[in-house]
Amino acid sequence: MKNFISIKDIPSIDKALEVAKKVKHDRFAYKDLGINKTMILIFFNSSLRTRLSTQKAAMNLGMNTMVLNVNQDGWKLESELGVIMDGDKPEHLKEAIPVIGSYCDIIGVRAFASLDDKEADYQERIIQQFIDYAGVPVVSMEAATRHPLQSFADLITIEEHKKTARPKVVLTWAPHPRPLPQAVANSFVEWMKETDYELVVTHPKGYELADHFMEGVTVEYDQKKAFEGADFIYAKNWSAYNDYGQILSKDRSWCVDTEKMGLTNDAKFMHCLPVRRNMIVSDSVIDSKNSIVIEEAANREISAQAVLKMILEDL
Ligand SMILES: NCCC[C@H](NC(=O)CCC(=O)O)C(=O)O
Ligand SMILES: NC(=O)OP(=O)(O)O
Repeated sequence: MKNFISIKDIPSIDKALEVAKKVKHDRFAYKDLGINKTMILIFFNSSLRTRLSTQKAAMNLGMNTMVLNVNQDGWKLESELGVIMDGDKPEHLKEAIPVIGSYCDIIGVRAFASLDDKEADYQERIIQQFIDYAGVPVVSMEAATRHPLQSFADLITIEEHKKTARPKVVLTWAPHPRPLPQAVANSFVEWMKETDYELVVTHPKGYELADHFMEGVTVEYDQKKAFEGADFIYAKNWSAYNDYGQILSKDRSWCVDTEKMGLTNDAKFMHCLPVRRNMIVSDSVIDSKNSIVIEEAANREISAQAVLKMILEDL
């Protein structure tokens, strides 16, 4: 595997799950694979899980790791092409990326959507520049339109908890005070579509995700109806795609609560975290025995290690 930007980069879901299982069984069994190899993790945005789990995964494989928080530790980086650089950004990605690439064997990048330039976001202009100029494999640690390490961890978690071959998995929008990217939702849909699961997406009108992610996916605008018989409830806020980056609703009746969970088939509750309690999900649900958010986050180490292992094997 060369880069890891979306589900299209893995050989197959079955193969990825098989690698994840091996890694989880003994995460230190492949310590020789990364010896004298270095991974640099670049963050344009905040992170708790991605930063720690990816660094840990690289260390489990014997790699050295370095972290750069752009905007805090380093120069602000310009990503627009052809601009006159007379503003507050002293360095362009076109120099910064190959320089970073010269110091390492794998680059991880976190660069959220701007939410003001739909075209630039959906063309993945930042991560694409890393792919074009790095000269080494690039791993998305959440880019503008996808968060594949998260979706892979979500898949592992569902596989570990499912009680039937074809569980009903519901992705529900929930309210949030700030406009958030569509990346987690897009990516979750993209990965779930590749499984045999029954997938239903529920959100208020106006929150439709991009057509190319949603092709063939069932949308149910009635949240309670969507929850009926669900085995997994995956909550996430996202801002509007069509009315790009806008908050169209803060309707707290969409918060996942005990009453709605009562409509499900004793569903497990999932969220990628960080989560706003009593906006996205009630305390009673996230603190219940059906909440698997901590295991889900723990599986981020496994998904990252499986991905890095597959990349190292092809270096
Ligand atoms: N990495 C997982 C989620 C990251 C990001 N959430 C956030 O920015 C939440 C911030 C807040 O709650 O203010 C998102 O939705 O894409
Ligand atoms: N779920 C996730 O990616 O968390 P962080 O934003 O803390 O990395």
